[in-house]
Amino acid sequence: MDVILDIADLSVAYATGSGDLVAVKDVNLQVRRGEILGIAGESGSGKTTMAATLLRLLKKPGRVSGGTAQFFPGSAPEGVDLLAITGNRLRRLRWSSLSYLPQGSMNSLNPVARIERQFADVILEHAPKRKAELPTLIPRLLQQVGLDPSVARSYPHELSGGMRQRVLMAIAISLEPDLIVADEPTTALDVTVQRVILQTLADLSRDSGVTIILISHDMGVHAQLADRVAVMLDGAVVEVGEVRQVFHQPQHEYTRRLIESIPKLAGAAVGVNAGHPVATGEDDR
Ligand SMILES: Nc1ncnc2c1ncn2[C@@H]1O[C@H](COP(=O)(O)OP(=O)(O)OP(=O)(O)O)[C@@H](O)[C@H]1O
Repeated sequence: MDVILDIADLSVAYATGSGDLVAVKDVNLQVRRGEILGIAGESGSGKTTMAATLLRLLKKPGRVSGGTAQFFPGSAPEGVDLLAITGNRLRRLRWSSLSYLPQGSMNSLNPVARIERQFADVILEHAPKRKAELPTLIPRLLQQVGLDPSVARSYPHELSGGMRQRVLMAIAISLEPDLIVADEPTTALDVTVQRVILQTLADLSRDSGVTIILISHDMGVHAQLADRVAVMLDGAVVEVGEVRQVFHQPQHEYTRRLIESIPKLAGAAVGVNAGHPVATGEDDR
């Protein structure tokens, strides 16, 4: 099995007035190269804390209280511990090996900069040699996520939520990362737009082979997109498995409850199938 990220005994705590709150507890999780791994769990289960920790975006009073996250990108096949690297090594990994897809809310983009500027900022900071390529690279990236190249000249407020989410996807893939951590990438969008965005994410993963850690409280999102899913409860991973197996034979009572909470569309059964719409009941993979 080709593992791109090996999370071992990871614990993260927040210091509070009444002692430490352990938000991630002894997590052991292996992410396979090329897969979409869903991380499920209700609000407060520790999903965002784990994502922020892996991306090295964890803020005080949070701190890693134990564990490692060994990352094996193409540029460093011998592996690096994401939790231990600092400075230039960390900067070099950001975007070009490990990238982040946030929610498409207004504050994920700079409101006073045109979209092309936002691409240029990321690309030039991490791959300055690619400056000459920008005029062709930006339109190509926009087209890859289903946007017209003219979007490059827009400001974020001129775009719909779905278009902003596509822009964020294009920025996330701009330096051909090995791994993208997507934290609730469709939460702010209405259901129809969500589906189209998830399909675009599935297409990107299939076409480029990028590995995706997909964080969502919504089991319907995992049913549509994930290859495997890990379920978090109170900071611990209580179940992990192939998405179909988890949906059809959940091992944990909590997983069963999460599955039951998915709204059924027009009475149809939820179709569990990476890259295929929810509620089709079809299985054509
Ligand atoms: N800055 C903080 N200070 C103290 N406790 C925090 C802080 N941030 C998060 N927590 C706590 O850590 C636990 C995990 O929160 P986290 O946000 O990681 O969960 P989540 O599953 O991502 O939920 P959500 O989807 O609501 O963000 C919760 O108990 C939360 O209250």
